[in-house]
Amino acid sequence: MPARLAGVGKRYGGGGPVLTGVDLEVGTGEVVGIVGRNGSGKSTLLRILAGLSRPSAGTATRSGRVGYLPDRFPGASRMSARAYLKHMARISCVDDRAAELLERLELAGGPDTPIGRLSKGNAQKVGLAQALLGDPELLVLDEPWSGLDTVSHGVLGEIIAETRDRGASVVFTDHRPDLAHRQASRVLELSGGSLRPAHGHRRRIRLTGGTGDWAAEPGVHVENAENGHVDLSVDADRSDAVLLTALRRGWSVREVRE
Ligand SMILES: Nc1ncnc2c1ncn2[C@@H]1O[C@H](COP(=O)(O)OP(=O)(O)OP(=O)(O)O)[C@@H](O)[C@H]1O
Repeated sequence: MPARLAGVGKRYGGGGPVLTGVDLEVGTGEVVGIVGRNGSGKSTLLRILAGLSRPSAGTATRSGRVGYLPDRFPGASRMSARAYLKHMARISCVDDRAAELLERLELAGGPDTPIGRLSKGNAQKVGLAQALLGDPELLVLDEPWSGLDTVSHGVLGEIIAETRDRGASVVFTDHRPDLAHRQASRVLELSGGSLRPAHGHRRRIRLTGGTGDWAAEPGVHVENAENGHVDLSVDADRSDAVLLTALRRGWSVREVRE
């Protein structure tokens, strides 16, 4: 098991708890996405998972090499991307694959530009290259898509898939559930200090004029039912089946919204 959190709690100084009793097992070859609102504790959770911060309660264990991309990659360095990655490879005793990674991520300005002069997105690419050095068994990425352009989004998706395919595990955060569901094999939501499975993409369906109870229908939540119409919130991958059932039961479809 590449990483495991058991009953993890965290508070900073005299503040209230940020995490309370978080359990998480990251299996081999798994891609876990963690979503949650600003300040919900995602970065805190990832720092504990990567071994950079100690939990106030519970245990965090991991095996093998860990690659970590922080939420704000330090961008003020006068070192060039090439020199920084060479240095990181040397102190981590791994092959220097900086040139190959930066070429793949298309670092604008080239590998000899001081990191402090790179844009946010390009500095993020240097941080990502640093996390990938040494082919880690566990890749921990804090909001890796933030600041990346659409081409780089695609490259990052490929890198995550390749990491999974070589049997390593990935845990990332993002605040967009749709993106997380596209990229991850499992998506969890951090809310109120603990993790729970996150719902997938949902559609709103408004029906009118039929009969029958929707409450027992799998993947369907009745949001509103009055004046002869019902508003359903439906798992996107169930919406065609629900529409078919509705028509068979004599309902008319008034609206389908993303
Ligand atoms: N080093 C720290 N010292 C004190 N409080 C901290 C520290 N780091 C985070 N916090 C607090 O812990 C809470 C969770 O912060 P965290 O950065 O983990 O959330 P997040 O979900 O990653 O937020 P965002 O989506 O905005 O990046 C916040 O209230 C934050 O102010």
